[in-house]
Amino acid sequence: MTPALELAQVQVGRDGRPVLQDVSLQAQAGEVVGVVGANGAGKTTLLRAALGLVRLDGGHARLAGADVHSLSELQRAARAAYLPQERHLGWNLPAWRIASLGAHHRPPAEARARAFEALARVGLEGLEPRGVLEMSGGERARVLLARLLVAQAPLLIADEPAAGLDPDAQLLALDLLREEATRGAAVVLTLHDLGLAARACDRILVLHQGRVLADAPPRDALSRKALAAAFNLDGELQHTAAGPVLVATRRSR
Ligand SMILES: Nc1ncnc2c1ncn2[C@@H]1O[C@H](COP(=O)(O)OP(=O)(O)OP(=O)(O)O)[C@@H](O)[C@H]1O
Repeated sequence: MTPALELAQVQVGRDGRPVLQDVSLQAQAGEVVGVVGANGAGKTTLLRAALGLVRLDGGHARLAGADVHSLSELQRAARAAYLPQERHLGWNLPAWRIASLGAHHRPPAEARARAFEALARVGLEGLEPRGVLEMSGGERARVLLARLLVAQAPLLIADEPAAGLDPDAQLLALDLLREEATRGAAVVLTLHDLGLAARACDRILVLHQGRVLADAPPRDALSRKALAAAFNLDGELQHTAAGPVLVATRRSR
């Protein structure tokens, strides 16, 4: 089956410095793939490369088999919905209007209905008319998560979908992304919480200084060795009845 996303031997440089080197990644319909790594490892750059938002110095990025750089912005938006890391919103528009932007390609009544439905899924029922600048940071993050869901795209790319959310909402966000995978989407997300990543993902790609250190199911990808090399941590994932938990201390450098 053609993957929803395929990166093949991607190279990206910034200011003459390599930021991604020989990075390959595939995401199929139905899969949740996590991308983890230390600050500056290249996670956001990888997501942006997948969306055609950064120039590649080598390799290929394909959305549903088509080279991303051969697609118009609208064609890309039809293939992939994107939750960027920055939760910046400039205008105090009602939450439902912001969420409905995910379905900009649908008739207005449908986009509005999808927005109300998605806002209910993220726990914001009753807040649909509220201006987004009159919301808490976590509520705004939920509105943007709703905008991602509203798209009903074949590929969802979410940069830190759990950032700014309380513990219950973090688990809710990951459950919702899993529901999207179950309906047939491919989901690619970044997470700093490795316990959450192990819980939420079918496969985890560990980036270290722009290179792929591991690409495997969570238990294998987040081995003691990978935790030490990529995160400078001495520890392991422990598998509890409530899910995987990271138990680790910092290593001396
Ligand atoms: N516009 C830019 N110009 C120059 N360097 C950049 C630019 N954007 C990112 N970088 C550099 O590229 C590297 C990777 O950045 P990226 O944002 O992909 O990391 P990340 O893994 O998402 O980090 P974080 O966990 O901190 O969000 C970093 O060293 C960063 O400083």
